[in-house]
Amino acid sequence: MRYVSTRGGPATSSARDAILSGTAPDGGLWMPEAIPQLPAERIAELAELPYPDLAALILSPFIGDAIDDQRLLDLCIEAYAGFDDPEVAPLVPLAGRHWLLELFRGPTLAFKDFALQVLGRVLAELVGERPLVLVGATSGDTGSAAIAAVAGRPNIALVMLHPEGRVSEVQRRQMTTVDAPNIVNLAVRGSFDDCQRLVKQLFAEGVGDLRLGAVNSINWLRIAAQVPYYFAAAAKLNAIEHPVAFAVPSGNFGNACAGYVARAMGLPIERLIIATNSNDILHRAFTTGLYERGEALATTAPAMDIQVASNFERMLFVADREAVPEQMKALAENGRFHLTHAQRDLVDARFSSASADEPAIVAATRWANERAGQVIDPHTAAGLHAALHSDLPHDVPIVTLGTAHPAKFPDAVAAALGERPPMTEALQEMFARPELYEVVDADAEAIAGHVRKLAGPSA
Ligand SMILES: N[C@@H](CCOP(=O)(O)O)C(=O)O
Repeated sequence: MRYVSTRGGPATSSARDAILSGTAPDGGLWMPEAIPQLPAERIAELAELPYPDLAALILSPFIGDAIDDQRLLDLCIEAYAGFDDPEVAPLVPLAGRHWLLELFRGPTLAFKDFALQVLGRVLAELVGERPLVLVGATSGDTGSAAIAAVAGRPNIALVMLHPEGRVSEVQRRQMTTVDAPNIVNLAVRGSFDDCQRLVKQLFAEGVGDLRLGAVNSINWLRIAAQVPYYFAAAAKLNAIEHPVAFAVPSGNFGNACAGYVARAMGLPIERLIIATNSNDILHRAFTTGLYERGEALATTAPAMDIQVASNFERMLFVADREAVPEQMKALAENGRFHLTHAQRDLVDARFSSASADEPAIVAATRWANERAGQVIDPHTAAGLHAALHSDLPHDVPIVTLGTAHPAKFPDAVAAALGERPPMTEALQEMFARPELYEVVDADAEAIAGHVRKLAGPSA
């Protein structure tokens, strides 16, 4: 499997180099040259497979000969051993045609663990002698999941940027209370979009001779390792006979992109319903064809407080690759671009969208509690809002992706339900530990200084 850049540059990459690198040399994102197919009869059998086996089966063609299949299976078994449910991704009925896929059973209580627990192990496997410095941006959940995945790993270091004051207290502490010599947390005076821009700038300009790598869904393995749970849920609902839809809380569009890849691999997904919060750039783009950056608003679903959804570039590429370089240039220069006809056709064929403002998030949280006895977090509630307002025929089951545990957002849940969700034991212990982080300006040189410092005297 070779990887190509979304910006059309001539360089191609092996799976190994794509996984170990940040962006492609032309600033684009790596994409597999072709999406592998899974025949219908294999998909039907997946319902019987343990989750790690299913994950290894889906990941294998994307990883190619970088890691042999038996070793990949071992890594997946290890990666999901720490999840607190034997099913790893339990599928829970809500009411009527609505289902909840609980993707928050991993060590940091968010869906990011699915890919990052694998990515951390794969990076350790591939890194070799030359140290790798990972640089990441988080609006709340990726940060702790990446830290949990790489803390203490030899030859790998991580600098994680989060927007100061714009993640929940639990999310921040999950990052900043990890005391490991290879981890640095920086609270950036700015938004998540500033953090992500800085990360991409460092990848583009480099930091001396350092070997930089990505933990965000910029990294293709992050997308690939989120594909298996779509297969797991759809196989349980017998999607081969009755296609299902997924409602996907969306920020950086990585989760939705994984759903698209599952569909492209042959999974009968009727529709991917994209849910945004009030940061509705994707919903606007899907309904008007104009992708236009606005001001990032702070909401009760902070992980989705994103204006520039990195992985949307991958969708644009799939639909009309020639248009992408100009569109990305226009976005950088003017903050906007129009989708081409081919891109709009792809969006219309595969996706629908809805935006959940704060009252809608509260209403969906209450619906889940009153109708199904479930306590859900505000991101999941945004997804459920979109599911409940879908115009799909009534016999199409809709699976809402439960992207985070409610205990990560106790204030928002209490505001909706009048009661704080119980803290897990691990979170309680975390509150007793000191926090380690520095506050920095949204300035690439300042961040590069921290990257050099972490990398050590030879950097
Ligand atoms: N919502 C994310 C933002 C980063 O997304 P990623 O999937 O590209 O890592 C977060 O919680 O940090």
